[in-house]
Amino acid sequence: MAKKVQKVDQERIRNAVREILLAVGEDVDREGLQKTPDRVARMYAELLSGMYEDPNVHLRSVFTEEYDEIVLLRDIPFYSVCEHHLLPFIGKAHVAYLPTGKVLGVSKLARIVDCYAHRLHTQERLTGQIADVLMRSLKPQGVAVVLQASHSCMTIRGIKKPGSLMVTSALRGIFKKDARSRNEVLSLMHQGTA
Ligand SMILES: Nc1nc2c(ncn2[C@@H]2O[C@H](COP(=O)(O)OP(=O)(O)OP(=O)(O)O)[C@@H](O)[C@H]2O)c(=O)[nH]1
Ligand SMILES: [Zn+2]
Repeated sequence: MAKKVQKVDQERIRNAVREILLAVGEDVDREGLQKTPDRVARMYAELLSGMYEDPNVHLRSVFTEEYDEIVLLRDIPFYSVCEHHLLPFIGKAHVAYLPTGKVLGVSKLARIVDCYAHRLHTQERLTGQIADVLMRSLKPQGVAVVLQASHSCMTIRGIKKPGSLMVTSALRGIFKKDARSRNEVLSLMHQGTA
């Protein structure tokens, strides 16, 4: 059976945005706002595009490689959308694994980050999802994922703490069990960062 194609319902978002504009006392017909509901609908379709993307598509570029040391892609810029406030959290991801005879095309690590990040999220869940999909598909000796991000819901509103960074890690396999491997991967991740 063909997989049901789903996508963001832009018509619904347009209607909701019109309601928000009316609720804040705006004139929805003034020139600057006429296209705003449509812009916001397209924006959400873009920010949440990962909801309708299959991460497995990015896990097919696997090569046999007799390399059994850490592979790390560091400083991958990402944004996601906080599910509590619908505001972005923006930062960097560091993704590492210890292969067992198979390596993944390195760009795919960044594609996996984007695929999961472009959804409604908490940073903890996002971190874990990236680690788990790599463990499941590549079956490496271990995976380590660290995300550091600034949450707009904490910088421009609420507690208002610009400059604060949330740091989360997900360690799997050898990086969870073995302190030496863990220290090695974490120190590679932090090299060059302030
Ligand atoms: N753990 C975690 N918390 C998050 C994340 N994104 C946003 N939050 C927090 O979610 C919480 C929601 O708390 P609530 O008390 O329900 O909402 P609120 O009244 O808007 O809270 P304030 O942000 O403190 O004003 C806040 O503490 C946010 O900082 C995330 O990725 N992980
Ligand atoms: Zn938030």
